[in-house]
Amino acid sequence: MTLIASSVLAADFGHLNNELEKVKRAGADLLHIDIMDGQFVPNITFGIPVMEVINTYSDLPKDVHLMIHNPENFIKKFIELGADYITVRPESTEKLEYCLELIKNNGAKAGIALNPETELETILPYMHEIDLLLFMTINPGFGGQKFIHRVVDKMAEADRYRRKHELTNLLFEVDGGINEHTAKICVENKIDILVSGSTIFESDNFKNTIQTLKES
Ligand SMILES: O=C(CO)[C@H](O)[C@H](O)COP(=O)(O)O
Repeated sequence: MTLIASSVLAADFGHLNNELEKVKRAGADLLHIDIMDGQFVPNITFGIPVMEVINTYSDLPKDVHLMIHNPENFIKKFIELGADYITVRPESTEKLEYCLELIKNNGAKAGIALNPETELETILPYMHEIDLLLFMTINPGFGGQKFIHRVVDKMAEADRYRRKHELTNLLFEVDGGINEHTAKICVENKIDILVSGSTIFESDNFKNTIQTLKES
């Protein structure tokens, strides 16, 4: 079954605890939490104090994408604050291997994110070490952008690799421009987790929207 990760970035921050409660009741499986530093990506989102609030108000599994330079400096802190998954970008650190070990040794699941332009080849040496591969289908920074279709070929290529090497526990996740049409394309290409921000949080009925995405 496809899992849905609600992207907190699209929530109404004036009523964050209420929004977190609503997505949980509506059937979201995880919270997707984007930490951006304004350097590594052209936006600043939020950091430790907001992560504390999210951890206080929601017991949904937390899937944290660190879009910051040198994520190794903050991995332990985000795990202490409830992160179940931590995803890092190969371009953000010279210590990728160390980051993955740090995540796993501190009890979380380790992910790598691929920008739309980043080739799968670049991370193949790590495929056996990770729990999650995140395909960005937008240029990261902002919600509400259009799904970049050419990433679909990369999903198919990664799925061939996953099957060939019997990486049965490795999950594939997609983030950016997910709606009922693009969700279907991703699920056909063996994506396990769909991240959705604006489609859920801008809808009138979170439950119906999440259900529709799950049934894609
Ligand atoms: O990583 C992200 C932005 O960089 C977000 O997770 C993305 O905003 C999801 O939002 P939407 O579903 O509106 O595209």
